[in-house]
Amino acid sequence: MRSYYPCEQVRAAEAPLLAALPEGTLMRRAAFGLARVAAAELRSRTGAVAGRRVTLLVGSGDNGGDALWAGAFLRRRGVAVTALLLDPQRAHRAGLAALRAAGGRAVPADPDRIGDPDLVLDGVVGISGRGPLRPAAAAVVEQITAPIVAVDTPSGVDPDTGAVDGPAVTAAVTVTFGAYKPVHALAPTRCGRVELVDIGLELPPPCMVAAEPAEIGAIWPVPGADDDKYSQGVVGIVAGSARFPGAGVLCAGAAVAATSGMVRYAGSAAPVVLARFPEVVAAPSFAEAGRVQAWVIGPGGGTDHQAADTLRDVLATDLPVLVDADGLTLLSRQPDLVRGRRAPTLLTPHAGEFARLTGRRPEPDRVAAVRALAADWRVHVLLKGRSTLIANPDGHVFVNEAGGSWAATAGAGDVLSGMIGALMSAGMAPDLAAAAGARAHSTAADLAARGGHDLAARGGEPGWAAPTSASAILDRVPAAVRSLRGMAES
Ligand SMILES: NC(=O)C1=CN([C@@H]2O[C@H](COP(=O)(O)OP(=O)(O)OC[C@H]3O[C@@H](n4cnc5c(N)ncnc54)[C@H](O)[C@@H]3O)[C@@H](O)[C@H]2O)[C@H](O)CC1
Ligand SMILES: [K+]
Repeated sequence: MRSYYPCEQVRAAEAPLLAALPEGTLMRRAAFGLARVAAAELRSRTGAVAGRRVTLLVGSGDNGGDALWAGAFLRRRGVAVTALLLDPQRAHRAGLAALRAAGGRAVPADPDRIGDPDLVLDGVVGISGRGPLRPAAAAVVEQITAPIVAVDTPSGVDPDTGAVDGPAVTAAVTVTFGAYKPVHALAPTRCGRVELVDIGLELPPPCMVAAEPAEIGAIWPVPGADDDKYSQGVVGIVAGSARFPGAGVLCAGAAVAATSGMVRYAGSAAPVVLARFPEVVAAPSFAEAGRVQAWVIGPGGGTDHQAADTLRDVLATDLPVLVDADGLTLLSRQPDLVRGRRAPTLLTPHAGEFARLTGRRPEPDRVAAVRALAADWRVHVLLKGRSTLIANPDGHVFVNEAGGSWAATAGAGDVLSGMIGALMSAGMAPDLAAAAGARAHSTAADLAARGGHDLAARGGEPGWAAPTSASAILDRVPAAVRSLRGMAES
């Protein structure tokens, strides 16, 4: 599991070390790791380190200090280093002295003095940064064409929420120190590749965790010697209708693809679902469906009285229930249907459905927003997005950074719900099932976009991708599960 910590927890963890260690030790530890990553970037991008040019953007705090010390370490490897000081009077004194002693240059920041660097280190602000870049820093950053290595966090991006509301750095790499911060999972397009430098922090339980793909692969339910079609979990799907059968096909099909358990479908789209997936056991209504271990309700189900009555009947069971799409719209009108429900309940809203449930959109602090809904309604909540967040009623948050936006296509949510419902019926807790399903879903979307080339299997070299569809994602679910299980085995 990769753990993420809010800035104030990182600062609190730094404090005893700062007090115990000689002045500047922690910063030099961080800067040495930063210089090592920067040198590796130079080598991989330009074929050499010595003789290359690096420009430092230096703010007024310790983030700038990290950059200055890293500049001094790079100087010792023959790199030409120029520091642009955004606030010369307040630049980190010891770092500036170290850079100059190593033969580096330091000048007041000016867009005309960026030079032609091979790499830029963004040491404008780190965990004390709030809001967008200020004008002087923004004027310089917008002129930079070289790849940027962000020091700790990309400046101008909120380190705790990943929110961007003005000029901000877009980094190719972010080198963070001591602990991952939420921004590293919530703003992946701003952070680029994230590298962690250990500086010896002792940390409390994290605010958010990301399950590694191999961990998801290791817990994915597969049939054992004593299993039969019932013992692996039976999931019931209430989705789609005779008029709009598509969501029923995608949701039931995804449940079929995700595990070996049995899938029951209940609804008027039964003939169309069966035509596509004959292994589904279909009934024309919820009342006529057989026994299941978990229900999925909502995708394409409509919001009329009959749909509302079925939602009430499903939630009146003592089974785990996943409510998605139209089911969430109905729930926003009758929250009491889940409040106080004792059986596990998982809601899977996108930002708009979240606003319908709570009366406000989840931005800018999506982690706090999803945690609050889960705690207030005593449910599990999966908030969809490039970085999908999953909160349980006790405040634990999983994050799944999709690595791309290929799943942003009509019907992909129906596929996700079917996958998660199958995992819930196999006995997984709703938040773990949601985290596992979200990871497999984003893996399937990436495979579908790349025509089946598995990046992980091919060592991650870039393969070109193209827009894809929910049906194509559904078709890649088995390959995605194989990829995750393969990582667990390797
Ligand atoms: N303490 C240590 O030994 C280590 C610290 N690490 C690094 O320190 C930074 C955090 O440094 P801090 O001095 O607290 O603040 P910043 O450098 O992040 O910010 C400086 C200063 O910038 C101003 N500011 C705030 N927002 C903006 C903005 N949007 N634009 C411009 N300027 C802004 C504000 O006045 C801040 O005080 C941490 O990130 C690490 O890089 C090492 O990691 C470990 C050792
Ligand atoms: K920074």
